[in-house]
Amino acid sequence: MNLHVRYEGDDDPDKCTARKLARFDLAELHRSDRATPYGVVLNPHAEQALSPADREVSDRLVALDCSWETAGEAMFSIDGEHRALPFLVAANPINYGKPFQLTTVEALAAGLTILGERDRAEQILAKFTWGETFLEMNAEPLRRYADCEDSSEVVEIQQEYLDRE
Ligand SMILES: C[S@@+](CC[C@H](N)C(=O)[O-])C[C@H]1O[C@@H](n2cnc3c(N)ncnc32)[C@H](O)[C@@H]1O
Repeated sequence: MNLHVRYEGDDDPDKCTARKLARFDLAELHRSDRATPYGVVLNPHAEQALSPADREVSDRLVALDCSWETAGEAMFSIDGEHRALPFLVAANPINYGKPFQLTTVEALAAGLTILGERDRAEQILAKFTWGETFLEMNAEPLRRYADCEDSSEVVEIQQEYLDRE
């Protein structure tokens, strides 16, 4: 999967995980919706959950890097096939332990893992001190989601984790 980020630039640039990925040529940043290529868009408001079946949809994985304060539904106006990530917890220091609220690099790494590209997920997370912790904390759900056929199976497994919360 090619990694793309619609970069809004309204968050602290020093802590921005997308900017760091771009510095290492691990993702491409785009400064407008029009400039952002069509692909599978990681959108926490999307109705459909990401699943391994999305490998057939596009070879581009797109995230929107903006502040969580501005990340309302209307902000996700990028053209593409929008998908939500299933239950996973953040390992970054700002939202540590919180479900669903992932940084851009965590979201892209989760997407890559679910889509069968675990090595690439490890490669992008390796740039962050807490990167490996994300994979450790979510090892079981990520493995199970990556084994699913489609989005309805992913949602079924996610429910088990939500019931435990
Ligand atoms: C709101 S931005 C915050 C980025 C933060 N400033 C950083 O430096 O990483 C995180 C992005 O990751 C993706 N993302 C995070 N959690 C997600 C989820 N539960 N489902 C789908 N996408 C998610 C979305 O594209 C979202 O806009």
